[in-house]
Amino acid sequence: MITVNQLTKRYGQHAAVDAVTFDAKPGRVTGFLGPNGAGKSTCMRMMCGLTPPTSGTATILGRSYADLPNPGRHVGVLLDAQAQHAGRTGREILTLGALTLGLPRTRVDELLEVVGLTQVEAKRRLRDYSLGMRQRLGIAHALLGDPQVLVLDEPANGLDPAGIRWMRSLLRGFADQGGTVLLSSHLLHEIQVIADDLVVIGRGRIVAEGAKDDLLAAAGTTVRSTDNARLAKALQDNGIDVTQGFGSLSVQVTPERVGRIALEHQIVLTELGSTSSTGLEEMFLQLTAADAREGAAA
Ligand SMILES: Nc1ncnc2c1ncn2[C@@H]1O[C@H](COP(=O)(O)OP(=O)(O)OP(=O)(O)O)[C@@H](O)[C@H]1O
Repeated sequence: MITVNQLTKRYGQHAAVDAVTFDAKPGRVTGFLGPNGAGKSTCMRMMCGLTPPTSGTATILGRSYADLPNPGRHVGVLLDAQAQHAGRTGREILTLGALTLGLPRTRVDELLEVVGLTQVEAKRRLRDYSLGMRQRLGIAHALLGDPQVLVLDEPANGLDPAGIRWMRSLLRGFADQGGTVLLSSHLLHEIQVIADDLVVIGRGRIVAEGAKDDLLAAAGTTVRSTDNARLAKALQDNGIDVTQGFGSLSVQVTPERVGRIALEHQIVLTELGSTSSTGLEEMFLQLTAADAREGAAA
């Protein structure tokens, strides 16, 4: 269990993380989403004792990270796959980690196997690893101490499709055995497939939080047509607020209502459905529209 309570980090006047409160629960994968610079990494760094909060608390298994005895035995952390010493081999990095945690060297071979790094690859220096291999090594490092909690910042970054599928089943298995997983990702489809719960932040503040299915179900209707501008006007003329997506419109009324208005105005629809079927991306763009650098209007 991870409990984040009113967690805040200010850099001068700028609140990178602003009173963030949420739980990541055992047995569940919690997806942590937000646009670039929203505060995800800062939040995760505070949870793991790497950045001191300005105020608020983050506890893991009921204690702050610093108060956990031998924290690597309880929490597996992957915040930056590049952060290891580039001149060490993968095997050396894992062996050092195992020794630090008081684990036998045999654990290293177990983990190499789990993350699919070969013995030959384990002998290469980190500087010669591809990004995907670094991520696999980082995940192996996080799993070394057989933790109950995983905190992973962009773990799928750089993984190929087979690697992403592998990671998905690894994290699902971890959660199904009662573990707590908090992972951030820009790969929204990935989060949609794997997460049970979502925490969405924009400009340091939580904009949505809860079970993924509930959030997606509440996300309204998405529609595409051959003339979105005319459809948007027709909807607005009927008192319906319209949010622009990428080539689509989102509204908080039923698909039937949208369909009837389109029919009335003889507008051809090319797509119509509840936003849950078009997915997390639309919900994400709507929720973070005010924070996105590019603006969500397209
Ligand atoms: N050490 C620092 N000093 C000043 N500002 C910082 C520092 N670290 C982070 N920030 C700022 O805090 C905000 C949040 O950054 P953070 O890295 O947590 O975002 P993020 O959601 O992880 O972004 P991304 O998805 O791009 O990785 C940004 O505006 C960033 O510039």
